[in-house]
Amino acid sequence: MTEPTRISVGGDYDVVIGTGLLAELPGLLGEGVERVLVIHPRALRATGEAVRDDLAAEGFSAFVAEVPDAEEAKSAEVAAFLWGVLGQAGFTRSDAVVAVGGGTVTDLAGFVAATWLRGVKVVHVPTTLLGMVDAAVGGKTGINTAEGKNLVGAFHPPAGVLCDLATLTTLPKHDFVAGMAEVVKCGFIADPRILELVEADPQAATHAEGAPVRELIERAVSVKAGVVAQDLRESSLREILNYGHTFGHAIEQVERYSWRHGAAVSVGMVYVAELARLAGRLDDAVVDRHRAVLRSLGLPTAYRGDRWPRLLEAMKRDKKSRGSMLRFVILDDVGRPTRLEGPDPALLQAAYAEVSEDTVPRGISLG
Ligand SMILES: NC(=O)c1ccc[n+]([C@@H]2O[C@H](COP(=O)([O-])OP(=O)(O)OC[C@H]3O[C@@H](n4cnc5c(N)ncnc54)[C@H](O)[C@@H]3O)[C@@H](O)[C@H]2O)c1
Ligand SMILES: O=C(O)C(=O)C[C@@H](O)[C@H](O)[C@H](O)COP(=O)(O)O
Ligand SMILES: [Zn+2]
Repeated sequence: MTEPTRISVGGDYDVVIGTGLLAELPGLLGEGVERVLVIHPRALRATGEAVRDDLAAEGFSAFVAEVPDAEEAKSAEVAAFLWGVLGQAGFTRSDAVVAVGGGTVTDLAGFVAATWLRGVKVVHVPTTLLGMVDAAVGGKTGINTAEGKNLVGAFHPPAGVLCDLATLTTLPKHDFVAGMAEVVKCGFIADPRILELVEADPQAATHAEGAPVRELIERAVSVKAGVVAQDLRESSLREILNYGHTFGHAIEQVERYSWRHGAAVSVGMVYVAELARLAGRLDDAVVDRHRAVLRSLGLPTAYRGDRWPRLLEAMKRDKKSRGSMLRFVILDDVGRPTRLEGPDPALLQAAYAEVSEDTVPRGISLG
């Protein structure tokens, strides 16, 4: 077994990457915690209950709560159910929440921890690639509403993040690959070595045992940790982590969350690369590189061509918008993110034409 890697997030907490890390959980919860609620998705019932049992054996008063799989978990109803569980069990400000699952569970559990008694401790144990490299790190928490994605939330950093790579072996391949979209995002906005590693052997980057996977995870976490340590509340720099998300979130909403987040962000990155090209800001070669890298991993790079009015409506609710002005994170080059503010509506639609296809969506299916 190799030594775990520890990546500090601004000196506030560590993201630990390795195997067999659960023994670290009690230490992260710290002194004074009496009650712990372990929140897990339906698909990880055995894992969630095992974590609960381990904590009980360590002397904690440990509870477990199961939530729906995937995006269905990120609702006000599920959050209210969890507030009820915490209330019934008498959770106080010195108690804690542990999230065991993908990004949907860490977003939901983080939000519940942020809002219970105005904030209790949360530790994340991400079990998807996307959760490890992105959702569990940085303290953005949230749920969806009928009007859109992540519209309600809070910034609430965790006390620690344990990325046990062994959990990835049971993750369906399409979910693993969806997580790679966020890794590639980090490559385009900040760390070109990520792109080179994928380009050298794309197949090896599509499964948990692949040779470059651990380095890819560590590099992506380092990019995210470096950004959020400087700008937790997204006053400016943090927006770069939203590369590809304006269009990606719109696809997710229009498709009623039947697309995985990473698949939608993949198309969203191609959309915004085309937008930057049409605005005269990005070279053809970098746009082509987006398509080549994402396709080599099996990620979608196009979307159906008959959804423009609904996509545009959804994009207007993006958190980067200011008043009626849409704002996009774009690239001037690889590793040089900047903003495009209030682009001409004709340009927005022209970029849509560049990612449109006639047939049905090619998102990674839910399986
Ligand atoms: N807060 C942030 O900074 C941030 C960053 C990126 C994404 N996100 C959010 O994360 C969510 C996407 O996360 P995701 O891609 O992890 O999806 P997910 O949480 O829906 O997990 C994907 C599926 O895999 C299952 N699963 C999880 N771990 C498993 C394992 N080890 N073995 C087998 N099955 C497993 C889940 O139950 C689910 O059905 C989106 O809601 C997105 O908005 C948040
Ligand atoms: O951490 C961030 O900041 C990000 O933007 C990371 C994104 O990958 C993530 O999907 C995030 O949840 C998007 O946030 P939102 O503010 O656009 O809802
Ligand atoms: Zn994302």
